[in-house]
Amino acid sequence: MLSLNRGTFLRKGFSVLRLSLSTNGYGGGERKSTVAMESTLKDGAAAAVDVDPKSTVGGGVEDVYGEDRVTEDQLVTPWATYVASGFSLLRDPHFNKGLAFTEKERDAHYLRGLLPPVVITQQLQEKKMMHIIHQYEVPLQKYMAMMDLQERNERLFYKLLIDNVEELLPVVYTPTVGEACQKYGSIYRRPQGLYISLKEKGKILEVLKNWPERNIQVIVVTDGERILGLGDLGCQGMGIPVGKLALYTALGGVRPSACLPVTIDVGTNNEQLLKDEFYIGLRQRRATGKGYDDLLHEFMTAVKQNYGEKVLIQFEDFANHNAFKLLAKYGSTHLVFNDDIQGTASVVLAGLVAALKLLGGTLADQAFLFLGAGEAGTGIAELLALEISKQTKIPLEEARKMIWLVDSKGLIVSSRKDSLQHFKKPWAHEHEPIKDLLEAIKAIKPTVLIGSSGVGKTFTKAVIEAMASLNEKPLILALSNPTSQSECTAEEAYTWSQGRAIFASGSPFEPVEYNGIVYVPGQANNAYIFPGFGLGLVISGAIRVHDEMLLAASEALAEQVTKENFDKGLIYPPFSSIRKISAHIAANVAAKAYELGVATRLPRPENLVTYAESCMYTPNYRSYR
Ligand SMILES: NC(=O)C1=CN([C@@H]2O[C@H](COP(=O)(O)OP(=O)(O)OC[C@H]3O[C@@H](n4cnc5c(N)ncnc54)[C@H](OP(=O)(O)O)[C@@H]3O)[C@@H](O)[C@H]2O)C=CC1
Ligand SMILES: CC(=O)C(=O)O
Ligand SMILES: [Mg+2]
Repeated sequence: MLSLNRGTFLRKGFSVLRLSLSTNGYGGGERKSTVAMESTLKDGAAAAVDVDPKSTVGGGVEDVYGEDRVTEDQLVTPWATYVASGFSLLRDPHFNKGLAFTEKERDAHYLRGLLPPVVITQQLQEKKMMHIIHQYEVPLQKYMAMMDLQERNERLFYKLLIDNVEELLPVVYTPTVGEACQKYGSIYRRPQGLYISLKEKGKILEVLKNWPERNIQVIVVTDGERILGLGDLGCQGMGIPVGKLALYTALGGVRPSACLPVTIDVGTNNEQLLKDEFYIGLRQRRATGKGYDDLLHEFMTAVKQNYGEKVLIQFEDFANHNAFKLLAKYGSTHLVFNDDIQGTASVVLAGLVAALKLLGGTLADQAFLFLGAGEAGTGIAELLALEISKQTKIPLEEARKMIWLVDSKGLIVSSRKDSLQHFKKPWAHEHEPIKDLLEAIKAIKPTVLIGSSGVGKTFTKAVIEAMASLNEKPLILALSNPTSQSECTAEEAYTWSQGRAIFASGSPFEPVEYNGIVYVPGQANNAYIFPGFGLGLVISGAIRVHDEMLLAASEALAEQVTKENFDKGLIYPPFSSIRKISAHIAANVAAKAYELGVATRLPRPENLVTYAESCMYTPNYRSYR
């Protein structure tokens, strides 16, 4: 067994001479720590005291060098990293500072002559880069400029994103990332993330070892089958894990080197892409059944072998027939989180709880109707029912009866039960069949209407008017992404409800002026939750996700909505304070992980908010000796 730890830092900052060895294969180490984890799970926090107190956030139960013992008996890849200097330093996005290299650094690192004479600050670089971004009129050009920056100068990229989050979120995330995925092949310049295709079957562990970073804490993985509301984009879905992980760092402070974007390519059923000469993925129809399941299982096993027990695997934009299955299958063996089911549920519940300040009453006083009964719709419905059941002490089955869902075939009712997918069955209440959303609104009389259909323009004038005729303040959430798929626009929601709607959408809309009043729409997007949620798991060393942790995240987010926000009709705080919000979410999630006995980072930090903040990555340049 070779147990040289990853990264022996001889010098501070980038100037590192390190030999990092990644490991391979099962070993006694895994058995040992699994026992420790299981006892943690069974016996709660008290048993967790047995876990190595030196355990840190890096993954698994660690030795003094920070190596995860789960991986210690594996074969290793002799990754060697040398001190970067001169031209190679300028080409290394992790350490490049461009014109901000100081005179001393230019001397020490063989940069003389490779840069023009001027030395500028990171602030000036930021100003210049924003100026460049502003010159592009086409969002996709802005996206490409940001991606280029990420690959040229990582710290400047994150500085820009953090300092200008409200302006740049729609560029690196929804809606622009949707268009980027659609055109990913044509705009492709350099690879981002890790591609695991059917060609790598039997070799996934080796593929993981080709990734140069060893201390991975968060993986976002997609198979590209349901990219936002744009359908099957196959391998080109890579834009989503890349974008989500950029948010993990910018919004949640998880360091970039700890983030791994993965796309699993099992083919695509998108005929247009199959015919596209620039398509970057396997040119075949999607593998299903055993072929699909085996590849996913190999991936899940290899991730645990390579990175240990505590790496978070976030499933993103899988089609619902796989998403629910994967979450159920790996929920008890891995640290997994489905952003579309669980993250969305947590963010929407937070918005609903916050909205009660504007609507009055309790959650149980509301009637909820969803358009769309897939991952997002049923995920939200389930967490909402759980919260109502907790608040009112009524059984979960009773709480579910306050929630109604419409799918592509109409209202979900008991007479349809036999033909429904399993995740819809709990919502099949007694009612006569109704085909149409408008008719369903008239019958159910909802106070809250939630769009999670992935189909744009489905909240028509008649739908919004019906909601406005039933409610003084209709609460309308158009969650579908990107903007083209939004169930309605902010302008439509405000205009058709005569300015009475409380509105939020998955993708952002500009403020709307109606009858001389400016209405500011909120953004109901899981981006509020997953970065802080993931940070909470990382800082507590959590090994499993529980629904209680989703409720904890939701509660923390709802608490961050201020009177000033409510006065503007907002049910979410602005993204400009997202890092503070993420620290609170992380702290609440971590606290719940300790309470449930699934946290392994011991002892528990006393002040979890302060601790979360102290763990967050900051993008300011480091000084090099
Ligand atoms: N704002 C946010 O944070 C998030 C937004 N989303 C967005 O939500 C949308 C849906 O995602 P997801 O739930 O994962 O997708 P799914 O495919 O799992 O679910 C879509 C649901 O919408 C139903 N549907 C489709 N067309 C219609 C229609 N014309 N009328 C009524 N119902 C319809 C489908 O019905 P059937 O089952 O009969 O096919 C299905 O129940 C996407 O656009 C996604 O971008 C998702 C996650 C987070
Ligand atoms: C936001 C998100 O996760 C989605 O639209 O799929
Ligand atoms: Mg998603």
